[in-house]
Amino acid sequence: MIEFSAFQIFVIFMIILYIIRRPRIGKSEPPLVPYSIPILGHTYNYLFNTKKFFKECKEQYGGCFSIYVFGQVMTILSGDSLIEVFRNPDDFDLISAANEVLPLQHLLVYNGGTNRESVKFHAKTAREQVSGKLDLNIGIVQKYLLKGMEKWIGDCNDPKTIYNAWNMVNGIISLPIANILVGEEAASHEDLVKSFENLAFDLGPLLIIPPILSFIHPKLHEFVITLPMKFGWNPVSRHREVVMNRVKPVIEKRLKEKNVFGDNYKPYNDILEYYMNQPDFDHTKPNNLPYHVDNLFVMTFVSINTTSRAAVDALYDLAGRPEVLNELYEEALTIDKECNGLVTLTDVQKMVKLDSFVKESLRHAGNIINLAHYMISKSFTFSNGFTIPKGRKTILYFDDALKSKEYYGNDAEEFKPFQFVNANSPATKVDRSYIIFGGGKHACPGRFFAVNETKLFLHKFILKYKVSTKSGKIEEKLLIGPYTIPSRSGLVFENKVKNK
Ligand code: HEM
Repeated sequence: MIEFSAFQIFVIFMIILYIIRRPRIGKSEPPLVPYSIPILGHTYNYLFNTKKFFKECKEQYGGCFSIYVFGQVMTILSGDSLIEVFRNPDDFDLISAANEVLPLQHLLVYNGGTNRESVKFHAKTAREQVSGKLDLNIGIVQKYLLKGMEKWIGDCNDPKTIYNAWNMVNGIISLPIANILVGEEAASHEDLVKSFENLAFDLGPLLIIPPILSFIHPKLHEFVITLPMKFGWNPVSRHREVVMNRVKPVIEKRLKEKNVFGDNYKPYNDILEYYMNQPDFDHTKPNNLPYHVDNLFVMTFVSINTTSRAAVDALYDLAGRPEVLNELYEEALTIDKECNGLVTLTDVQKMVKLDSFVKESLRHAGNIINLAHYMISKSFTFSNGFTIPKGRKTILYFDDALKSKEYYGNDAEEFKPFQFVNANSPATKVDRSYIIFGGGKHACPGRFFAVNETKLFLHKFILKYKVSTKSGKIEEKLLIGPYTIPSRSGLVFENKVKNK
C-alpha cells in the first residue's frame, strides 16, 4: 500500500490548488501583471510594498491592469476607467464587495444588512434628513460638539497628552450624531451614545482578519469569519438591546403626544421620527423595533467612524503645522466675533480657509486603493477597449486620482492647506480628481453633513485649544496593506486662553 507523508499531501494539495486557482485571463481583458510566486501571486507586494507596487504597475501597464491577490484576480482602475465605474452604477456593485469584508447580513439580522435596494432608503435618509436639514441640525451639532469637547478634552489648563486620538474624537463626533439619529431625550442616556460610538470599532477586528482562506476559495473566508455568528455570537446584539430600551419609551411618549395633539402635534427633528412616519413602522409588532434599530445602525456605520476619521486626520494635520493653526485661528476668531459664538450654517460656509484645509486633509487620507466593486453585468467594456467578465472584482486606484499631477500640480504629493481657497472647489464637491466621497449617482449623500460637522468641530477646537504633536514633527498615518488608519502618536492639548 502506498503511504503519503504530511509533506507529500501538502505538496499535492498545493499543486492541485495551483492548477485550479490559476488565473485565466481573456484576450481583451486588462493585462494581468506577471508574477513569479505561484498561488501567492502579487499578495506580498499588495500588502507590504503597496504604494511603489501600484505606481510601477500603472507606469508599465497603463491605467487599467489586473493583479492576483489572495487567490483572486482584481482589476485596478484609474483615470477614465475609474470614472466609468461611477457612471455605470447598474454594472458595478459596491455593496456586495463591502459585505464580503464586513458581513452586515449576518450582524444586522433583523434588517438583513445592506443590499442595493435597502441602500436606496438609507441614501434618501442621509440626503433628506441629515444633509438636507443642515440648517436645522447645525444648532444641535454645535451644542453637542461643545459638550463632547468638554467631556473628552476638558479644560487642559495643564497640557494633556492623548495617544489614541481617534477614540477621543470619535467620542466627540458621535454625540451630535446620536442626537440627530434618535433625538435629545434618548441621546441623553450615556449607554445609548456609547453603543453608537463603539459599534463600528467593535467590528473592527473582523475587518483586519487577512483573507488567507481565499487562496482556496473566496467564499471560504466569509464562511469562516461568519461561523461564530451562526452559533449565536453577535457583537451587535448588546448594542441593539441598549438602543431598543432607550428608544422604546420615547416612541411611546411621542405616540401619546400624537393622540393628544392630533394635527397640532409638533414633530421632532430626528431620524427616529422619520422612521416612525414610515408605513412599515409598528413597534408593537414582533421584530419591528429591532428592524428599525438595525436601520439606525446602518446610519451609524456610514456616519460616525467616517466623520470622526476625517476630523482626527485633520487634527493630526494641524498639530504638525503650527503656522497653519495660526492662520486658521485668525479666520475662526473673525467669524466667532461676527456671530457672537453662535455659529449658523452661513457662518460655517464663510470658513473658506478651514474648508480648503479640510479638503486637503481628506485628499491626504492616504488609502492607496479603495471602493471595491463587483462587476455584475454579463460583461463590461471600458471606453479604452478592455473588457471584464461578470463577477470580476474591480478596485479604484484612489492614490492616483487624489495625487494626480494633472489636477494638483507637480507637487501633488505635498500638503497644500489653502490651495482651494479661491478655486470654487468646496470640500463637498465631487469630481474626477476628488473621489474621497465616491462619485456619480451613489456619491456620498452624507458628505454635506460630514464636512460641516468636521469644520464646526475644528472651529470650536481651534478657538479653545492649542494642539501639537508630542514629537514636534508631522506624524504619518499607519499603513496597513493598502489602507491607512490614523497615527497613534501623542497629541498635546493646551488651553489656548490660559497658555497665551
Ligand atoms: C468624511 C466622512 C465620510 C466619507 C469619507 C464618506 C465616504 C463615502 C463613500 C466613498 C461612499 C461611496 C460612494 C460611491 O459609491 O460612489 C459613501 C456612501 C454613502 N455614505 Fe458616506 N461618507 C462620509 C460620511 C457620511 C455620513 C455622515 C453619512 C450619513 C449621514 C453618510 C452616508 C452614506 C450613504 C447612505 C452612502 C451610500 C450611498 C449610495 O449608495 O447611494 N456618509 N460615503
